[in-house]
Amino acid sequence: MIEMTDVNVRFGQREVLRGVTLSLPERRVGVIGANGSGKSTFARLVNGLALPSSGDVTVLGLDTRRHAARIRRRVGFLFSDPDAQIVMPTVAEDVAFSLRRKKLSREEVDGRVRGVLTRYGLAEHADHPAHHLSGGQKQLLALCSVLVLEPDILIMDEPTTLLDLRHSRQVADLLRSMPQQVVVVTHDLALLEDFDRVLVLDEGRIVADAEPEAAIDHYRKIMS
Ligand SMILES: Nc1ncnc2c1ncn2[C@@H]1O[C@H](COP(=O)(O)OP(=O)(O)OP(=O)(O)O)[C@@H](O)[C@H]1O
Repeated sequence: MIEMTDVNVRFGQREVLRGVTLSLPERRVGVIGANGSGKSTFARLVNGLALPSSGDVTVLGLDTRRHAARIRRRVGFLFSDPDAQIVMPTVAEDVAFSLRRKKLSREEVDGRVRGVLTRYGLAEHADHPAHHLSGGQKQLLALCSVLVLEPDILIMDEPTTLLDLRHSRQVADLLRSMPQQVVVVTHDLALLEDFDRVLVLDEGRIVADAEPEAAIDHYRKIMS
């Protein structure tokens, strides 16, 4: 469960989020809005990467101001720029790096890494340099590195921007089948069509909060 109470976020003089109050118990939540409307900031609030200037954010019963480290262990975050997430030379090493704090044997780490790379079609690249992957493959690698940790909540910031149709569908299928709660920031409106709830941000305010069709209609109106 994600809860925000009267949340404002300011960067200097600029109010980036204003008066956000909501509870998000739904499993699949989409966040849409114009460029600069505050979507990424909203996503970053959920795992304590951004903190409210005023108001409170509670995730899994923990206040993000006081428990950011505990929350980050349970809330996976997929950044929009996969290069920002690649830290090790090879694909397999990069995924294994995510597991460094788990007390797992070498065999367990190898098994988990192999499993997730196979599931997302990267097994044949396991020993290749991560920076040689295509943009879309890097996005899948970043996803593998987050999912291998089996987070309770997954936050994704524009997860399909670099993906071709087949891989976009693969991500959509994953979001449908995974048991965890997911919050997805996206401009890919098709991805959200069977989501449980969609929030529309406009200049830092939530201006629509509804099922996908109604929320997307509202978004189209404010963008026209
Ligand atoms: N750390 C920061 N310092 C200063 N300003 C920031 C910071 N992070 C975000 N902003 C500003 O806050 C506003 C909202 O940014 P945010 O990235 O949340 O928007 P967004 O809706 O995700 O945009 P996009 O669709 O373009 O990715 C932007 O004007 C941005 O410049």
